[in-house]
Amino acid sequence: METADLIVIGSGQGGIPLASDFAQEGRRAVIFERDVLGGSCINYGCTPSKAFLAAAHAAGRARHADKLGIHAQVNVDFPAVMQRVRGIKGSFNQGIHKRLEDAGVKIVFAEASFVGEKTVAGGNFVVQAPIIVINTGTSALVPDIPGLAGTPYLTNRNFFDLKELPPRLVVIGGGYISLELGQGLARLGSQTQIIVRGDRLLDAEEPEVSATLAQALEQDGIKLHFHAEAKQVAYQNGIFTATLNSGEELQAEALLVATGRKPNTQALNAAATGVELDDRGYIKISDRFATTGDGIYAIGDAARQPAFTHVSWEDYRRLKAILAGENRTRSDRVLGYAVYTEPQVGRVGMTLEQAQQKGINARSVTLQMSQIARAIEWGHDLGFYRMVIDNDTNKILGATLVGYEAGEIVHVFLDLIAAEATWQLLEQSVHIHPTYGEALPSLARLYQQ
Ligand SMILES: Cc1cc2nc3c(=O)[nH]c(=O)nc-3n(C[C@H](O)[C@H](O)[C@H](O)COP(=O)(O)OP(=O)(O)OC[C@H]3O[C@@H](n4cnc5c(N)ncnc54)[C@H](O)[C@@H]3O)c2cc1C
Ligand SMILES: NC(=O)c1ccc[n+]([C@@H]2O[C@H](COP(=O)([O-])OP(=O)(O)OC[C@H]3O[C@@H](n4cnc5c(N)ncnc54)[C@H](O)[C@@H]3O)[C@@H](O)[C@H]2O)c1
Repeated sequence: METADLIVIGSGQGGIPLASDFAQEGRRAVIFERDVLGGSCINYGCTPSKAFLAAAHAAGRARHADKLGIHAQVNVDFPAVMQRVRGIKGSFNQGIHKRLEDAGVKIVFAEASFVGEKTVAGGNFVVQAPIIVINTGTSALVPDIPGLAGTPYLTNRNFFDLKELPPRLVVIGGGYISLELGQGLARLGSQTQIIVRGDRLLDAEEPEVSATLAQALEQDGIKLHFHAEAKQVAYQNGIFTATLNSGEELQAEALLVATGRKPNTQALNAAATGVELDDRGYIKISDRFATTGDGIYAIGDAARQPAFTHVSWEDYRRLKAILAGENRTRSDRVLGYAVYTEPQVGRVGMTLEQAQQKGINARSVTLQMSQIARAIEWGHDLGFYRMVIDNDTNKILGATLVGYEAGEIVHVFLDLIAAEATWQLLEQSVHIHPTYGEALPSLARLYQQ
């Protein structure tokens, strides 16, 4: 049996830099990957979806340019769009391979599982190490809908293999992947319908976010079916038929299932080494990423952290510091995230409801996009900027931005919150006219009214 200083299971967003750093420091690091290097983000998540959306939103903006007096005819070369997407993810993937090899990490392309104390096996390779880090991520959770299994439905895993634009698309789910990829294909020309279980999209966000996105998707010609569930799926002659609880039948050449994720922990044989899982199969961790197994840590999505690449990557930085003896935790970070629909959603910190639930004397102010000069001039007047403050301390607690490139602009709030700044600091700033950023001090000034 081989020995190492570090074993990483899964080449997710945190595991790769951790293994590289260990190897670069002259320690022996082994990484197991059962699929392709780089995990979901690079191969079937962020990278391909955002490269895909670059094309989709270019088409969408051209189609919506009518209101600017520009009447464009959009010709989508779908094979070229997808070839570019696959090219970008391929180059990122190769970059990771080179990074790990250059650092001297031993890469084992095999599914890993625990076979004993601090011992992991995958393929024919068995290795023991004092530190083991699980970074195995999640996979698409596919609901048990009668007729679905065995059909060529899409998930994020095979979506980016599409060669032809499906003339019609049905999407199941009303969350991130559904909205990003559903709006993307609609903007490229697929007639799109989305099946939403509840009464609104992105139901973890504030209702105004859901309503604004619903309006935007409808402007793209997407039909939204609320309070709807696919009770049955059939596939015949290249056509899917999804039968809803209402009895309505939706037909399309492509069916995208985007109904959430499940942790990749089944193959780990976690019980063999005392690593406990929660009721949904995620790995239980402490505030310092420690599992219940001695010397075994877990980071990223599989540890039920907020499922974002920057979280997994920041987990790596914090875990590395902890392993070096520093007193770090995972819970003291400011969490921001974005949804890359158009308009985008940029979120950071607490909503008003979340702050009030914590007993904070909080208040929020909202500025509509239609009141912002830049948004009117550019014709991106759908959305709003909202900020939450603590009335007792004046500190900024959170922000919700829905608008053009809101995922960029929200970083202003991310940094202000990290700096524990007050709304007065923002109010006193003089931002450049006419920008979207100019609206942020205006938003803060609403507290004076
Ligand atoms: C379509 C889509 C779009 C997304 N867009 C964004 C975005 O824009 N921004 C953002 O921040 N986040 C986005 N995410 C989320 C983001 O991809 C994840 O949060 C991020 O990849 C972190 O994952 P991770 O590091 O936990 O593991 P992952 O990246 O999921 O990697 C886990 C790896 O472990 C491997 N593995 C699993 N089990 C084993 C085993 N037993 N042995 C060996 N290897 C194993 C898997 O094959 C995989 O390669 C998106 C996700 C999806 C699906
Ligand atoms: N921009 C980003 O950062 C980005 C993009 C994509 C994904 N992600 C990450 O990946 C995670 C997973 O995304 P996702 O879209 O798969 O999950 P999600 O949790 O965002 O959405 C799942 C949706 O499916 C619905 N649903 C669940 N079961 C259903 C069923 N049987 N029938 C109909 N609807 C059903 C849920 O109500 C929900 O609307 C996200 O939570 C996010 O953390 C991030």
